[in-house]
Amino acid sequence: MSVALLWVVSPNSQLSNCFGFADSVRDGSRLIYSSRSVCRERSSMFNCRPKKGRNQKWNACAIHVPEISSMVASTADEIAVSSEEKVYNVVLKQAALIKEQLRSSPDLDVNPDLALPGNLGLLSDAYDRCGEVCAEYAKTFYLGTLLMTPERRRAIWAIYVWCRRTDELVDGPNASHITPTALDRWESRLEDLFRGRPFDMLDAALSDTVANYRVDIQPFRDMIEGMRMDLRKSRYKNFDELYLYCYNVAGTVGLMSVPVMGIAPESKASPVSVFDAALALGIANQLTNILRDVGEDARRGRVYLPQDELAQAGLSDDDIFAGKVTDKWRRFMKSQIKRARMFFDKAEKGVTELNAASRWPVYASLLLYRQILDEIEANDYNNFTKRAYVNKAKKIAALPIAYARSLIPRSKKPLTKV
Ligand SMILES: CC(C)=CCC/C(C)=C/CC/C(C)=C/CC/C(C)=C/COP(=O)(O)OP(=O)(O)O
Repeated sequence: MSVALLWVVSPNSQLSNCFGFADSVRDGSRLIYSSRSVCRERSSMFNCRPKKGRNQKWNACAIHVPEISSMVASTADEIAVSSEEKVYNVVLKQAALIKEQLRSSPDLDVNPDLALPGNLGLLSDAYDRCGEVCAEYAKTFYLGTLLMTPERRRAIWAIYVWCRRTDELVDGPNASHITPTALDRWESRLEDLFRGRPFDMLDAALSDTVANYRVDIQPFRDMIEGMRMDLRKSRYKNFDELYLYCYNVAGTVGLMSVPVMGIAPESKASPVSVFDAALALGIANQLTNILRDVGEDARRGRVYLPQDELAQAGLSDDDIFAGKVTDKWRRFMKSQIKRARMFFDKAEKGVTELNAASRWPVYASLLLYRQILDEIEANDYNNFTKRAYVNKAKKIAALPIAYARSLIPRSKKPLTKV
């Protein structure tokens, strides 16, 4: 667990002060959300029961954290905060960088001074190579990036390639040899490239990108932390733990991408809410990935489903290894799919706040990935032996829909200001 991700707060402190949750406060071991919509949304995403306030209907609700005893930190008056809050702090930091940039140079989102003329040829080759890798592994997304400005497009490729390489460390052909030390080395390479000392040409492309855009290093570190999590654990006690994993391996991609994709100059939404939507897309994608791959993961001895929710549904790892679709399983899957869809819905609201040219690839990937959930339903929830996939015809059909939606002006009701 990276140190930077472990924050502790005094149990009675107002979270609105330390985390910027305009509408949430902590009371002892419970999170209290005082906003009606936030309360409803978060309580179902986090699968916890809202409790009515003493006097008002929805004015205050308590989110009960059953594993609170495991969250108690070293001293009696301090408790570790939930994953959602830890992640939210990264969102706040990244949003603050963007706000600062908007204040200092509202019309300029790239710093052109940093390109060194002598290195331009090499850099351009490095970016081209990133483009080739992106085209090979993420065709649809690559096509979408072609709509972006050349600077943004190549920066997105550089980020994509770094994420892919990071993922390959634990999922690629050499994964069985990977050790925590190798991940530590990968992290020090990351620190170096952020300091302008790239190790190879692909790192050089990212080094240039992070010099040009206000991309914070923390999501990159957190992604490496996600790989460490994969090395050390194969079970997730509850959604709080799973949420942190999903943030590390996928939500981080959303946070890294927004500074490059850019927020529309006419957007009225706060940068925090746009980053929050980007985070939601990463989480939604990863939850979908997990639900699609239940059987495949089980064959590798892994269960990425919250253990407490499985138990509440009367299920256990044994049922997953047995791979039988029962009514209990269907009910359980329905609730998991519902939660994933809520994250997609939240993400969708943020897409229209992005720069116009960045919307289409994001919409396309959102629609395509969300359809995997429909396919799991169409397979009668058999994600043990059937891989849910979106066929070519549906993929092609999604592209113009995504394109049309990306042209629709922002909704009159902007994302919540935080
Ligand atoms: C919504 C707003 C405001 C911005 C968008 C911000 C972005 C680009 C978010 C995207 C996040 C993202 C792409 C996360 C990766 C998630 C994921 C599970 C990828 C799966 O990758 P693979 O493992 O290669 O997938 P397959 O197994 O399906 O091939």
